[in-house]
Amino acid sequence: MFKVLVSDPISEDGIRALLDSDQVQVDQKTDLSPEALKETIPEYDGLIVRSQTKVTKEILECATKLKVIGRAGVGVDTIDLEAATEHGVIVVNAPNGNTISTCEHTFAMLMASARNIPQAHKTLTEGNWDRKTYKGVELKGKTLGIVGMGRIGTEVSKRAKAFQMNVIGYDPFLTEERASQIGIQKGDLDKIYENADFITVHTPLIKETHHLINKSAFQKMKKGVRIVNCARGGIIDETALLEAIDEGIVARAALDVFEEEPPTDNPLVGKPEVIVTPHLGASTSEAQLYVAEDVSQEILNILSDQPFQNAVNMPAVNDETRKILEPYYLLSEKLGEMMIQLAKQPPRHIKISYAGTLTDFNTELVTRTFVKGLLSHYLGEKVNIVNATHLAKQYGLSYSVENTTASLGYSGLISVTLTTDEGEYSAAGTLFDGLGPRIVHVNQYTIDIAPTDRLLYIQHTDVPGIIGHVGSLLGKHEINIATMQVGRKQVGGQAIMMLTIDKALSEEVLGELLQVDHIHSAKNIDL
Ligand SMILES: NC(=O)c1ccc[n+]([C@@H]2O[C@H](COP(=O)([O-])OP(=O)(O)OC[C@H]3O[C@@H](n4cnc5c(N)ncnc54)[C@H](O)[C@@H]3O)[C@@H](O)[C@H]2O)c1
Ligand SMILES: O=C(O)[C@H](O)COP(=O)(O)O
Repeated sequence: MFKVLVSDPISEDGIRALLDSDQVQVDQKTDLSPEALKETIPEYDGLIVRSQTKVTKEILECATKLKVIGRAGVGVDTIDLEAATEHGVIVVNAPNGNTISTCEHTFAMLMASARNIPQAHKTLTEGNWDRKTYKGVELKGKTLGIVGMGRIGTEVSKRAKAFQMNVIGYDPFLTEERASQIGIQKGDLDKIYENADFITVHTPLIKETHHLINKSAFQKMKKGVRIVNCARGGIIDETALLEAIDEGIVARAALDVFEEEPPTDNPLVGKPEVIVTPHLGASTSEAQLYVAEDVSQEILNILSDQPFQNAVNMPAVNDETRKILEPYYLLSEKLGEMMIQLAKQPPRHIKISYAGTLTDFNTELVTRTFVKGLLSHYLGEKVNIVNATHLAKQYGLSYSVENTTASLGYSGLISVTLTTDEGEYSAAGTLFDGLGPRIVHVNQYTIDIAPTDRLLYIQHTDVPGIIGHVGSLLGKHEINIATMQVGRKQVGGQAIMMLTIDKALSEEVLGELLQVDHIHSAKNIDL
């Protein structure tokens, strides 16, 4: 039975699939302090959060069983992604469920700031009938600058068009073609600052967007601009915003999010030109239902080893690709396990080449499973496909990946070279239709062997009688040979023998093998 902790308020209907699952026990504890969360987290396989719970490095260090964090929403800036990756925890979010709600909230804020609705409401409820102070502006014919044309920014642009606004969008991924499809102008930040009567930001909060809207940006804006932030506190520099309001550059600001939440002693809150809501963008019944449903399904999938879509620290692979690549995951993991056992020195660099049909796909997960196989032989269960390449770097092991045309006649081929201080080790594997994975090269020798649980790898000189010696010695010790393959580069030269066997050779039997003339090394390989 898996245990999932829900640590922020979330739609009960949305998590129905988890509550009804007989594989999962769900605990809802939405008032845990960071200390209490640290104490309780070791029990849990899954954690569901919104933006209140800060999933810090310290919490992840205590989360010894945790496999997945589900963010019921978009922003994962409240989760230490690097620490989650390091600890092998998959982080999934629900990127689509709250798009419309947040877009509608943005539009509500835009309109409220155009018509001074909160300020006018307040005055009237205080007993004053003031029609002069709260004269507003129309949206029609005005220019809206949208910084960040992703899901929410795009939805906002559609609504702005319906209000007959001119829209200038800026996003590093916005092409002319897409801009014209949506019916907006593609611009840059300066064009927005110069022309916009309203500006709304819809980027994530990342290093590049921290204080993106700063003092120098405000200096370039039109006097009387109205600015909306329903994305993340910190995209707009709050100190610079305050100054820009005092200087008369910004006429109104509408903020749903703050650099510190909840905002304590924030001079923007309570300022007459500023309207505020307490991070309500995604707070609708619909959005909360959708994000909770999406994230619950992802968690169920992950806990039951099924495909999932919205991991933020794993590459996305669609179902069709996954079906094609899945057999290669097993092959690459076995290749990794085999190669670390063949290498006599710690590897410094891994070079992985993909050829044939594999070059048509995103093979990052195949690479990760190779690295996982390689590391897990010594690091055990702490390695998984989330943290494998991260851990490799920590151990000073670099890797490079390339696609090549050298498929050697196989439909899909994975070739790997490990560089160590004393030399290189190489191997290649493929899938044979109906026969499954096969290792087809080891250290430049051509062979054909299934990567089963137990292999014996022998290096010898190619002379008559070796196979008979090995066969009778293993027979004498009641070690059954399932298959045997030999590979040589030239007659009478160096050769290898690979056997699939039913039980590993003891040290004594390995010692006896090494007494056989022309056998230079013999090694059990445990896959
Ligand atoms: N207030 C709320 O309750 C609420 C709800 C949902 C989402 N959000 C926030 O809204 C933001 C947008 O969400 P989304 O679902 O549209 O995300 P998204 O990923 O679909 O879009 C973000 C866009 O920002 C763009 N971008 C990144 N850096 C940029 C830069 N320097 N300049 C311009 N564009 C840049 C990206 O290319 C991307 O297209 C996120 O910060 C999210 O956390 C807030
Ligand atoms: O990034 C998001 O999805 C929003 O900021 C919503 O956050 P919330 O789930 O805490 O409302």
